Amino acid sequence: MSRKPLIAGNWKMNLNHLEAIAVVQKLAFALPDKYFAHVDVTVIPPFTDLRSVQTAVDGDDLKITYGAQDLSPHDSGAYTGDISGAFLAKLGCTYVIVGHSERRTIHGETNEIVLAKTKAALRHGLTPIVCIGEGLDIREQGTHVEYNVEQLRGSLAGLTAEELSATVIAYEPVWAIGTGKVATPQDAQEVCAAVRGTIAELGGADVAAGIRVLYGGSVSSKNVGELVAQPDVDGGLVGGASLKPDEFAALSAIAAGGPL
Ligand SMILES: O=C[C@H](O)COP(=O)(O)O
Repeated sequence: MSRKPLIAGNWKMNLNHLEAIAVVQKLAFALPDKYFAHVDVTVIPPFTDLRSVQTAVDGDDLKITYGAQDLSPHDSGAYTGDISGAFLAKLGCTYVIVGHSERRTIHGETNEIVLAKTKAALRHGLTPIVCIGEGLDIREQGTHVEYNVEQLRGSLAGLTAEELSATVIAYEPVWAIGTGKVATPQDAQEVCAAVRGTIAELGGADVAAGIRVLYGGSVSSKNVGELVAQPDVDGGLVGGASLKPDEFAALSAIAAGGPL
């Protein structure tokens, strides 16, 4: 089965809503519509930008989609500061990131919380981008494959085959995030293949063949070509490079297969 690559730009806590509009417009200008037959491109801004991004995308009928960086495991109620998946769906979000290593580390999110958020996303028709990844200590011990498989199993426990097929998985080695130290294509392939193998065990061969597995960690226009050329790497979760529209457009075009 051929899987269309997905390039997701996680802006993290960068760009206010006015800057967001400018970045989306520049990105759309730099990445003509014809590329979207070959790659899905999404931006994942802070919550406060989403309404402005929606207006920019709808107003100009852009092919870029957008999503959020987190959501509540609950649908509504007394959860001060949290954002419901229902609100994100109403704003036209396609994706929501769950379990990013910055949330697992800084906010203490466990696999159980990540699973609850994944279920919340699915309840509201959002595509969860479920993140896993090992720290440098695990990589140096050489137990990174087992570590990632366990994190994946914990983050997806009990999901049906149908639910699994509606998710995206992102492998992001923590030591490669924001450091400029990109994993080698072989490193990325090793874990992404193990992810697909685990999905096959959880949901069957067809689900595994269709699910998109992304690599994240210092992805740029210089390395994305080699990464997406790996058989089990279906795109990138991009941080820093997604803040520069020309660079993000260039790497998305490479993921689409090159200049059209
Ligand atoms: O979600 C994105 C990642 O954490 C990667 O960030 P980076 O591309 O700045 O290394």
